[in-house]
Parts: sequence; C-alpha cells; structure tokens
Amino acid sequence: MENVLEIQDLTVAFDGFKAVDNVNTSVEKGEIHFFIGPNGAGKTTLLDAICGRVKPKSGNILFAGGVDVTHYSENQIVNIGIGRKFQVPSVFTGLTVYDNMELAAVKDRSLSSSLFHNVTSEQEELIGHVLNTIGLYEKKDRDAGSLAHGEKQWLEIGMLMAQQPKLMLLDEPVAGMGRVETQKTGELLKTIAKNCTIIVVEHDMEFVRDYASKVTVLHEGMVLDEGSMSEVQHNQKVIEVYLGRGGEQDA
Ligand SMILES: Nc1ncnc2c1ncn2[C@@H]1O[C@H](COP(=O)(O)OP(=O)(O)OP(=O)(O)O)[C@@H](O)[C@H]1O
Repeated sequence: MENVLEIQDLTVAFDGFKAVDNVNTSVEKGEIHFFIGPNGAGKTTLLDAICGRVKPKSGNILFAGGVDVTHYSENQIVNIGIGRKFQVPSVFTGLTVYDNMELAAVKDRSLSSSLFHNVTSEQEELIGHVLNTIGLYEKKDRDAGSLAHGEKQWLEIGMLMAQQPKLMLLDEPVAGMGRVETQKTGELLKTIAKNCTIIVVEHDMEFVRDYASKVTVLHEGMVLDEGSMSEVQHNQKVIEVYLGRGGEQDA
C-alpha cells in the first residue's frame, strides 16, 4: 500500500522537553489511523507538527511521496492538501451553515474576499454534496450557532471536506458526543476515507475499536506500539500505561 505520510526520527521540543521524541511511523493511503495514549503523550503535538503549527527540532515529515512539510508554512501545508480540525469547533456562529461552507470552499481564504466571491457552479455542487454527506443539507440556512454540538463538529468536518484535502487531521472529533452521534461520526469518517486519508487523535476507545484501521500508541513522546486495535489492546505495556488506567474514558 502507498504511504501518504512518513514520519521519520521526529523530535519536537519545548525548552528542551521532548514532547515528541524520535517518532517513526507511516500512514497508509485510505486509512483511518488513530493516535492514542495517555494525557501528555504527545498526540496533539504530533498533529501540530504535521500541520506546521510547531516546527520540529529534528526529523522529517514526508507527504504524498516526498515533500518534507517541516519546511513549509501552515498555509502552504493546507494548500498542498493537509487539513486540520481542532478539538473545539471553530465554525462562524453568526453565519449560516451554507455561508460557512462557502467560506471553506472558496480557495482564497481571506474573509472579505470569500464573502463577496461568487461561488462557481462546481463549488456549489461540491457544497451541496458535502452538506448531504454530513447530514446538514436541510439545515443549510440555519445559523451555525444554533446547531447542536455534534452538528457543529460535522459542519467543521464538512468545511474541511470542501477544501478537498488528501489528508485530514482530526483532534478528538467525538469528544462530548453521545453514542448515536459518535456512531454517525464514525460512519462519516468511513465515507470520507474513500477519498481522503484520516488521522484521528482520540480517547474514546469504543470509537477507536469500531473505526480504526491502524492505531499508534504514544507514551511520553515515543511510539509504544502500533498495529490494529485488537493487536495493541493486548500489549501488556499499553494496558499498563493507558488502557488499564481509565484510558477508556474521555480525558
Ligand atoms: N507549547 C507548549 N509549550 C510547552 N510544553 C508543551 C507545549 N505543548 C505541549 N506541551 C507539553 O508536551 C507534552 C505533550 O503534550 P500534548 O498536548 O501533545 O499531549 P497529548 O497526548 O495530546 O495529551 P492530551 O491527551 O491531554 O491532549 C505535555 O507534557 C505538554 O505539557
């Protein structure tokens, strides 16, 4: 299988403290690849390094067969096809669902130019398709602020989809969701994964079990284990540092 991302000898340090410590891993095209591990394991920092929010001390992050994104700015990384969703939804609550989608779909992302930019028929079609996929087509004229928590998360995922990335990074997408919403999110990720590889940081182990194609367990900035969920959950060290210590709960 083709790798969409290769992380090589990656170290990210804050004032000498290694939050990510010599990590090596790869992400295969079309996978839903989860990063799990206890609080402070370095999961979010790893996402931050992939999307250019922090610069590593050493190592490489090769995207789509060779581009080392550690030399790129955050904007350049978005433009080559890596989209990032943060833990807290950051939709524009004063705008309608449709306007949020329109802002995301228009490539020039400065607010004023996007708002006054007429979307092309192609973009309109894409927005309609994404709204259907995330289940919000019927609510397209509602203020995004009036949506339920789960719906806001789906809208934000939809806004990422509208940018048509090759790789999507999601930080705790089901935090605060009930079981039904969580399940719907999992099904949505499966649909998205047909065209776009997904990396997810998550503490909800039931969700990971149901939807992960591969899991990387991080601990103290290092890779502790890697494989399918059924493989890693039987690793004694993983049980000791995470799964057996309430890792099943949302942290
Ligand atoms: N900007 C920063 N400055 C200093 N230390 C940081 C910074 N960002 C993260 N850290 C530290 O790096 C370590 C890893 O943090 P990170 O947020 O990546 O962990 P995590 O695995 O995502 O944890 P959680 O599950 O709690 O979100 C922690 O000890 C954290 O305090």
